[in-house]
Amino acid sequence: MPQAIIAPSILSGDFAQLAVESQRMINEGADWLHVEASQDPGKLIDEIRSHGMKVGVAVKPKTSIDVIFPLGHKIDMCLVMTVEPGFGGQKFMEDCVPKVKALRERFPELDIEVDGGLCLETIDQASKAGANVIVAGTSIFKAENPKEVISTFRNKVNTEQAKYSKSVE
Ligand SMILES: O=C(CO)[C@H](O)[C@H](O)COP(=O)(O)O
Repeated sequence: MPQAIIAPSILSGDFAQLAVESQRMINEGADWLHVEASQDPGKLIDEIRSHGMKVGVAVKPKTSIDVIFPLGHKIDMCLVMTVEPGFGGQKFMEDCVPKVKALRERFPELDIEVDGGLCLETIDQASKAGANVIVAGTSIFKAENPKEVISTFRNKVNTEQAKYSKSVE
C-alpha cells in the first residue's frame, strides 16, 4: 500500500535558514521538503542531501534542460513539465520531448517524470524519449477504462526502458 508522504513547503518557512528549517521539519516528522525555486540549485541539493533526504527537480517548458546536466548525478528525479504548470487538460508540448531524450542519454538510471497532456496519443513520444514516470490526469480520470490506460502506459514505458538498458550494457 502506498505510504503517506508529508512534504512541508519551505515557502511558509524561513528560506534564508534552509538547513535549520529542514532539520526542524525532519524532527517534526516530515518526509519530504517541498522547495519551489532556487537561485543556486547545486547548493540547495547538497544541503538537502546532507539531511539524508532525496531530491527531485522540476523544469518548466521554457527552462533549458542544460541547467539540469551539472546536477543530474546528484538528484533522484527530474520532472520535465510538458505543459505550463497550473491546470489539467492542456495540450502536450512536443517541443519538450528532446529534453527528456537528452536527460536519458546522460543519466540512464535517473527517474525522469513527465507531466501534462500525457494520453494514448502522446505516450509513445514520452516513453521513446526515455520518460519512466508518467503523470496523467485527464487521460486516466476521464477514461472509460482507466486500468487499460494505466496498463498501456506501463507497458510502453517498460518496453522502452528495456531497450535503453540493453543499449547501455
Ligand atoms: O500538474 C498539472 C498541471 O500543473 C496536471 O496534473 C497535469 O497537467 C496533468 O493533467 P493532464 O493529464 O490533464 O494534462
